[in-house]
Amino acid sequence: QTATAPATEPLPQALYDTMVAGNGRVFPGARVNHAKGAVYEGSFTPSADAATLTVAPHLQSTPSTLVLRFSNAGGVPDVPDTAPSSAVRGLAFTFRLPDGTETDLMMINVPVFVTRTPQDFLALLKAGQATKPGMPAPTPIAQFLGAHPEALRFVQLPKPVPESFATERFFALHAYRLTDAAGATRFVRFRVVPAAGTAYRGAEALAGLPPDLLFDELRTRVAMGPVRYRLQAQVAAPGDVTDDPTIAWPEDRRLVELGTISVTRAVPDSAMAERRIGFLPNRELPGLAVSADPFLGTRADVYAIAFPARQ
Ligand code: HEM
Repeated sequence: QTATAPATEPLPQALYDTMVAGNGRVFPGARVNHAKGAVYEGSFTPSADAATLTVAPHLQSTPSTLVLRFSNAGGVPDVPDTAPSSAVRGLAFTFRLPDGTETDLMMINVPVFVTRTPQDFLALLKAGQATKPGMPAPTPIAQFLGAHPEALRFVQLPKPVPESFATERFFALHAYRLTDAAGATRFVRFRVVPAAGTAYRGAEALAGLPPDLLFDELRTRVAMGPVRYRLQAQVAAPGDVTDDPTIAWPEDRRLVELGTISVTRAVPDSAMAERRIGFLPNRELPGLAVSADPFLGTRADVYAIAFPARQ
């Protein structure tokens, strides 16, 4: 690097700035991604099997309270729930034990991520922004997807609109390392499956549906009774990759039931509440550690930039 070359922006700042630029406009107070959301309260009751995998305190016998935020992808806070740009939906939640111990899980409704590394994700964002209508082929985005088959696979995965947030599954994608009482460690990937079963809407059934369909439906459903999900750990077999969220582990891997999530109450002033809360993918506890997946640290650094920027 010569003395006249511009200083390289650190990766987390570059990711945040590029996401802001991609939105085209700023919505004060809103998240730059997953901007449309709603906050709920609930509880988590661990299963007896959870403690066989880890000494992590929220996975022993004591129930935790949960603060959960359901969200749509994208930087537009009023994006219609049926818009393709909102299709990657999020579920993030904080476990809080009676003694104040906390950890978070952040999940999306797709079992893999779009790029292998945060650097590739930045390149994808930039390629998307550099692609303008009417450009001659191959466009920057087509070039990126041509060179990154894992990203093309993600783009082509069906992402149907669910019947309800209560009929959608969510995946934390990255591997975490659990340690049990004997000191043995295992890599797992966390997922949430709906007690009601999964159910989706056909593309032909979306026309004319109201823009807040899924958020309105969830509020009504929770008012009638708790919405439940099962939290599961998919346990890695020897040799499974633990640092690349574009590679799903085979579906025949052991799934351990960790317990039941009950979503019990919509937070009355969700807009105020969601501004004050934020989640992190790397909040370790005894018995719960991050893997070498490079996204975990980089994402935490991006969220540490994003949170104060929207206060
Ligand atoms: C380098 C890759 C990524 C970047 C740069 C990124 C960036 C962001 C940013 C800036 C926000 C808004 C945060 C805030 O204002 O509090 C956000 C929200 C979110 N992200 Fe990511 N993200 C990345 C990868 C992922 C992955 C892999 C997942 C899923 C495992 C994920 C799940 C979420 C969820 C669920 C939210 C909404 C959280 C909430 O409801 O408060 N992100 N992301």
